[in-house]
Amino acid sequence: MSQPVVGVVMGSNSDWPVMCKAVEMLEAFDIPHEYQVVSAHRTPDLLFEYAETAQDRGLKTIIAGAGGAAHLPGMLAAKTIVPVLGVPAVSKYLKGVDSLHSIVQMPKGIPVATFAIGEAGAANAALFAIAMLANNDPALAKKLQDFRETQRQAALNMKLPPEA
Ligand SMILES: Nc1c(C(=O)O)ncn1[C@@H]1O[C@H](COP(=O)(O)O)[C@@H](O)[C@H]1O
Repeated sequence: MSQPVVGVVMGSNSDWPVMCKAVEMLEAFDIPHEYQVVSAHRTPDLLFEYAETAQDRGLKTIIAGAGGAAHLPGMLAAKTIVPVLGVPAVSKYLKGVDSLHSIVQMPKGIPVATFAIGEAGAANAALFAIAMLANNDPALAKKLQDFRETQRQAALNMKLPPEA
C-alpha cells in the first residue's frame, strides 16, 4: 500500500474490537492507512514523536481511540495541526461515557472532532476521514456516494419483523 494518509491509533490493544471498525472501513475504501498502539499515559514519548512527525509523513487525519481517562486524542491534537478524530472506546465500568467526556471537552483552541462511543463511532470516524479526502478526489467521492446508495437501498429493503 502507498504512503499512509490516515493514521489510526489506540491506547491499548484492548481497544482493537472497537477500532478495527475504523480500519475495516478504510480498507473497504482502499485508503492508505497505518495503525498502532500509542498511549499518552504508557508511551508519552512515542505519542509526541507520532504527533510531531504526522504532517511530514503525509498524514491528513489521525483517528485516535481510547477508553477511560482518554487523553490520547487531545494530547495528539495538542502536538499537531493534523485533524484528530476522537473515538471513545467502551470502558469496563463506565461503558465509555467516561471516554466520551474525556475526549469531547477540549479547551477552546485545540479541537478534537468527537464521535459516538464504540463501533459506530469508529466506523463513522473513518467515513468522516474519507469524506474529507473525497473533497479533493472525485473518484473517492463517487465511491462514497455509492456506499450511501447501497446503504439507502438496504434500509428500504428492510423487512419487519426482522428475520432471525
Ligand atoms: N485512555 C488510554 C490511554 C491514553 O489516553 O493515552 N492509554 C491507554 N488508555 C486506555 O486504557 C484502557 C485500558 O487499557 P488496558 O486494557 O491495556 O488496561 C484502554 O481503553 C486504553 O485506550
